Amino acid sequence: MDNFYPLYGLVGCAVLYATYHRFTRISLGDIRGPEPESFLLGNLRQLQQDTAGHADFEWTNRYGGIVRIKGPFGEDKLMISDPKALQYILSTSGYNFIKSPDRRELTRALTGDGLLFAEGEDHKRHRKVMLPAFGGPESKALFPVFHSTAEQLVTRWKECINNDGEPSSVLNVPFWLSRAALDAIGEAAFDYQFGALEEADSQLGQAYNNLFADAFALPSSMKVFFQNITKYIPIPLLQMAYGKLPAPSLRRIRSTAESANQVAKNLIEEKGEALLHGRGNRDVMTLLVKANKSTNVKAQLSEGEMFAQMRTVMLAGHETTGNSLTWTLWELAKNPKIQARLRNEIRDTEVNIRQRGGSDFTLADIEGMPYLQAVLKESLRFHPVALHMLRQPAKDEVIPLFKPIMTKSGKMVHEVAVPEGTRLILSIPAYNRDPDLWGSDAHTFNPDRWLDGHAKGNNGPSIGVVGNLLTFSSGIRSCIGWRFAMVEMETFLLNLVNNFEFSLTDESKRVTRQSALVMVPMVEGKLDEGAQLPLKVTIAPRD
Ligand code: HEM
Repeated sequence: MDNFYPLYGLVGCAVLYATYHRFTRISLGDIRGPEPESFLLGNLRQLQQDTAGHADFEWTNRYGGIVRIKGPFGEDKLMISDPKALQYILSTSGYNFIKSPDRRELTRALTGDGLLFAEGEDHKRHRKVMLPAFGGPESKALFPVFHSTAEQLVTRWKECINNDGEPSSVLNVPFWLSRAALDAIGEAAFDYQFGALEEADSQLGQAYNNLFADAFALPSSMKVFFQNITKYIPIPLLQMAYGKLPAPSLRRIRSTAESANQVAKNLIEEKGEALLHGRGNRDVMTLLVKANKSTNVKAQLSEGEMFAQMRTVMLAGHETTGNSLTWTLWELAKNPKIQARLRNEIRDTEVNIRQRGGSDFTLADIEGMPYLQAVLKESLRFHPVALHMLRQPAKDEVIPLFKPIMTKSGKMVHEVAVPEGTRLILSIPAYNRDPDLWGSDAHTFNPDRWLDGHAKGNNGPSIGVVGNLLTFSSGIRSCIGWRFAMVEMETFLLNLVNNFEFSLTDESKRVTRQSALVMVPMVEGKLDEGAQLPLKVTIAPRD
C-alpha cells in the first residue's frame, strides 16, 4: 500500500492544480455570444458549414467586435473583428499571439517548415530573408510575366468562343483563373513552366490545382469536430496522423508535398548554379537564394526551409489570387453598369496610350486608373478569400477595444481580459464589412466608396496594407505577397475586361460562398460538383 503514496501525492497535486487553475483562470463567461447548437460542435457548424461569412456578420452585428462562441465540449473561443483589438493582436503585441501548436502541424503538412509555419525568432529570420524578394520594385518587375499569362488566357477564351461557333461561351471561370494563376506564380516566383493553361499540366501542376477545394471544402460534421479537437492530441501523435492516416484529403496533401519537394530541390540547385556563374533571373526564388547567400551564416535558411518556402509561396499565392479574381468577375457580371464604366476607363486609357505613341499598357497606366483600382479594392473588401486567422495569447492578455461592448451583466467594457491559450478567430469578413468603418452600405458592392474619399475604413485605427482592409492581414505576419498579388490581379482584370463582357447564367445566380481554407464559389443544388462559377463570356465589341 505504501508504494502507492507517491502516486496519491501526484494525483492530489494534479487535482489541486486543476482546481486552482479553474478558479484563478480569467473567465470569459461575461462576454456575450450565440447559444451553442450542440455540446460536441458548439457553434462551429454555423461557422464552418454555412455560407462563408454568414455567421460572422450575424454574430458581430448582434454582439459587437468581440463575440464568445463555443467549440467542442463547451470550450470558449472568441471571434474578433474590432479594429483596435486586431491592431493589438496582429501588430502591437504580435509575437505574444501565436498560432496554436496543433493547427501549425496542419500548416507543416501543407507547406513544411516555411514562413507560414515559423514562430517567434524563427519567423523573424524567415521573414528577413524573404522580404527583399517581395518588395515594390521586385513585384513591379514581374508585370511582363503577368501580362503575357493574361494574354494567353485571353487567347484560350477566344478559342473556346470560336470553337462553340457562337458569339459567346459559358465558361467555368475559377477553372481557368486557377490555371492562369498557377502558370503566373510558376513563372514569376520560380521561373517554372506549369503549362496549366495549355492543359499540358506537369505532375506538380495537377497536384496544386484545386488543392484547397478538394481537401477542405464542405467539411462533414465529423470533420469539423476532428479539426477542432486536435488541441487535445499530443503533437507527435498528430504528426503521425498527418503523415500516415489514409484519409483522401491527407493523401492529397502528402502527394502534393512529395512532388513539390522534388521540384524545389531541383530548382534551388539550378538557381544556386546560375548565380555562381553570374547569371540569374528576377523570379522570387532566385532573389531568395541570393538573399539567403548574402545573409550572415547563422541567420540563413536551411535547405529544408528553402524547399518549404517554395511550397509556402505556391500554396499562399495561387488559389488566393485566382479566387479573388473569380469573385471580381462575378460582381462585374451582377453589376453591368460598373462593368461598362470600368471598360470605358480601360478604353479611354488605350486611346491616351496611342496618342502618346505607345503600343501597350504599362503598369503605370494600370496603376493610374482610379476606377480599376476602386473595383479591385472593393472586391477584396467584399470577398476576402482568406476568411479567418487563428491565434492564441501566449500569456494572459488584456485586449483593448475601439468600440466598447456590452457584457452579459450589462456593463460597457473598453477592454477584455483573455486567458492564455484561448482560441481567437480573427474575422476578416466581419471587419471588412463593419458599418462603423465602411458606412451603412457596408454590405453593398460599391466601388465608388473608394473614390468619394469617405468610408475607406479611415474611421478606425490603421490596420491593413491595402486601403485599411484586413484582406491581406496586418502587422508582423501580414501577407508578404500583397504587392505581387496586386500587380497580378490588376493586370489580369485589365486584360479580361478589355476583351470580354461577363454576364450571369442561371447557375451563377445560385452561387454561394463556401469555405475551403480559401473561399470558393459553388452552385446551390450542385455543391457536390465542387468549385464552379459558370459565366457567359462574350467578346467585348469595339467601336
Ligand atoms: C488575393 C491574394 C492574397 C490574399 C487575400 C492573401 C492573404 C493573406 C493573409 C490573410 C495572410 C495572413 C495569414 C495568417 O497570418 O494566418 C497571408 C500570409 C501570407 N501570404 Fe498572402 N495572400 C494573397 C496572395 C499572396 C501571394 C501572391 C503570395 C506569394 C507570392 C502570398 C504569400 C503569403 C505568405 C508567405 C504569407 C505568410 C506571411 C507570414 O506569416 O509572415 N500571399 N496572406
